[in-house]
Amino acid sequence: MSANSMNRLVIEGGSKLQGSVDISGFKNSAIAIIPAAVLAGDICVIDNLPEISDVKVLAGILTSLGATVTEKGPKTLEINTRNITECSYAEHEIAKDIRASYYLLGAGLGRFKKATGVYPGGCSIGSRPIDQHIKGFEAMGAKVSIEHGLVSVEAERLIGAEIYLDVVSVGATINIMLAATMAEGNTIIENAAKEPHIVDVANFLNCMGADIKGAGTDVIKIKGVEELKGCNHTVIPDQIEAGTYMIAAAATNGDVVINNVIPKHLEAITAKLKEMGVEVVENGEALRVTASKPLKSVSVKTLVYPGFPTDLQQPMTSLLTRANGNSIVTETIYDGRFKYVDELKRMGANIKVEGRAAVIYGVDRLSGAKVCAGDLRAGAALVVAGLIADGVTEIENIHFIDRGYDNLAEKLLSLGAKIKRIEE
Ligand SMILES: CC(=O)N[C@H]1[C@@H](OP(=O)(O)OP(=O)(O)OC[C@H]2O[C@@H](n3ccc(=O)[nH]c3=O)[C@H](O)[C@@H]2O)O[C@H](CO)[C@@H](O)[C@@H]1O
Ligand SMILES: C=C(OP(=O)(O)O)C(=O)O
Repeated sequence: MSANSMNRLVIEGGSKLQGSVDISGFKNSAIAIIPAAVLAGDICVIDNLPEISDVKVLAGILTSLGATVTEKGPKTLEINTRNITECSYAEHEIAKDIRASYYLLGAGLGRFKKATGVYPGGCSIGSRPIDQHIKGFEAMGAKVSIEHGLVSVEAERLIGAEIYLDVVSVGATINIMLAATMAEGNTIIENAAKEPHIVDVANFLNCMGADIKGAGTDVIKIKGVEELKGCNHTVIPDQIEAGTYMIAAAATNGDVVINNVIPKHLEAITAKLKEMGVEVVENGEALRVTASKPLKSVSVKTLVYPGFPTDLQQPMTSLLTRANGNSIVTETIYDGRFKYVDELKRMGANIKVEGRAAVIYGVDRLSGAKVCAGDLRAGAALVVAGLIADGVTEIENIHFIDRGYDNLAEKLLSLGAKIKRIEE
């Protein structure tokens, strides 16, 4: 996969999505589990990994640290971290392009009691401080310094602590959990994030021999252990990829069976789609999404899990351009996640952004245009808009989409979309 900003998706809108699609492994889980494998100092086999560039970047960083990363299949990696002797990835500029590189700080701190890396990047969706990660590491006795874009953490002794997070942070919860797994004594994370991937990462760590209880609730208790061992783990299905296909199905008046999902993780989006008049029927590990009636406008507020996920706010806004009447989307997690709205407006959307809220006035149609993805889910929003627009939409900067959507063009093509990927 290339980060060439000239690569683009070309979509001719107007096709109803029909058929079935298989959801891949969860990006946000996979990219925490790969760094977590450093803690094992052993062989881990991770299955159901999504084919996305974030996974490739992390596998590359682990390799350069001395791990042997072997492809055992298109979605399976065997990661041997026995030969890693230190967790320093300061020269890896590419680690700045993704968020999850910072999990190497927690994992390195746990196993080697030190780590150094570049300040994390990820989607440009507002301010994304790491003060809660630092607060957690420091409470366990680590010294943390941030200078010239490098973050260093080091502890003579890493000692379990009681940590109350000031904000519910997915990243801080996971990073503290990683470090605490091999700290002396007990750690308690209060006001912890409860997202599905927190549970997946905790299950992976427990499978390596960690002692973590309470993941998925807002109090996580970790009893430090002296060593961990390798294990096999299958990544859970991607809640956000599944939600994106649900939205795309609804937007195109489609009828799509979305396979390999955990319906419980999708309750917030299912409820919102039903409120809009979309039929969503659960059948074991599949959801059938059928839209045959005019869509009603709704209010959506992004919240921490189990609320409506911020990562679906952008594609949801594209869907709401088709609803009858005025919808309101309130973004409570990030302070800059409406930048993509200008691109939707270029396609004929009528949206007014006021601070953390956007009012979406439903329009009869969108028109295809040349647009540019500014981040991962902005890209997804433009894809949804392109699917329903009259004429041709050309989306540039699709390396952002490649960060988190496994074979998006192929999957949409198999559902009847007129989409092609152009590589230059
Ligand atoms: C790789 C990954 O898993 N990314 C996800 C993760 O991002 P990420 O882990 O970065 O998001 P957080 O849950 O940490 O951030 C939530 C909020 O807390 C704030 N905050 C966070 C940490 C901190 O130390 N201080 C602080 O103030 C952030 O600015 C943000 O406003 O969860 C987000 C919220 O579900 C998702 O949008 C991202 O897709
Ligand atoms: C914000 C996201 O990702 P990241 O935290 O990896 O930038 C996302 O997946 O929508």
